[in-house]
Amino acid sequence: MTQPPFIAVEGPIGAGKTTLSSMLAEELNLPIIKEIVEENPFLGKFYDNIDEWSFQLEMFFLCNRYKQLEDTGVQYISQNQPVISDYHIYKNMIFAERTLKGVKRDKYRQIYHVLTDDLPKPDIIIYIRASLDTLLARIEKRGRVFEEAMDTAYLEQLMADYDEAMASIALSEPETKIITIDGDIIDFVENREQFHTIASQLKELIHERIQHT
Ligand SMILES: Nc1ncnc2c1ncn2[C@@H]1O[C@H](COP(=O)(O)OP(=O)(O)OP(=O)(O)O)[C@@H](O)[C@H]1O
Ligand SMILES: Nc1nc(=O)c2ncn([C@H]3C[C@H](O)[C@@H](CO)O3)c2[nH]1
Repeated sequence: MTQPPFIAVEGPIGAGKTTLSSMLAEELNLPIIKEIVEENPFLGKFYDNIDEWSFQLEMFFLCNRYKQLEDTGVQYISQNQPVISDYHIYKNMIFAERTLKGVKRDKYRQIYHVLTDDLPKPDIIIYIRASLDTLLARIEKRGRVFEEAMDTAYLEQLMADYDEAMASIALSEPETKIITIDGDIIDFVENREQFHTIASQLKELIHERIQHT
C-alpha cells in the first residue's frame, strides 16, 4: 500500500522553499508544515562562530523538526491526508555533515537515526536549485540580520552538498519522486504560468498516488 503523498520542498538557503511551499499549499488546499526560524536562539551566534555553536544549533534544528513531524506529520499521514512541508528531515544531515566534526559528528549521527528512522519520509521532493548569485541576491533581499555574517564559501559548499544528497536519495529511494526546478530560469513568484505548471504537475502526482493508496 502507498502512503498519501507527503511532499517536501527542498533546496539550499534562500532557494525559495518557504515561498513555493506556501504558494502550493494555498493553490492545492494542502496543510503545510513550516519551519520556525525567527525563534531560533543559536542562528546568530552560529553564523558568527560556526565551530563554537554548530552542535547546539544542529541539535536545536533536529529536535524541533522531530517534534513538528511527530506532532503533525504523523497525524496527517495516518489520516490519509496529503501534506506539504518546507523541509525534508534529511536536511539535518546535509548541514550537520558539513558543520560538525569528530566525536560530535559521530554522536549527532547516532541521535539523528534514533530520532528519525521511524518518521514518515516525503515521497515527493521538489528540489529548487539556483546559482550562487541568485541565492545571494535572495538572501540579501530578505535581509535577515543574522545571515549577514554568512560566508559565501559555506553557501557554495551547501549547494554542492544538496546536489549530492538529492542524487543519493534518487539512488537509494527510487520510489521517491524528485522534481527539480531551476530557480534561475523558473520564476514561480513573478510568472503565474510557470507557477501553475509546477502546481499542475504536483496535483497530478497527488491524484495518482491517492488512487493507489
Ligand atoms: N522565484 C523567486 N523570485 C524572486 N524572489 C524570490 C523567489 N523565490 C523566493 N524569493 C524571495 O527570496 C527570499 C528567500 O525565499 P524563501 O524565504 O522562500 O527561501 P527559503 O529557501 O525558504 O530560505 P531558507 O533556506 O533560509 O529557509 C524571500 O525574500 C523571497 O520572497
Ligand atoms: N546549520 C544549519 N543546520 C540546519 O539544519 C539548518 N536549517 C536551516 N538552517 C539555516 C539556513 C538559514 O540561514 C536559516 C533558515 O532556514 O537557518 C540551518 N543551518
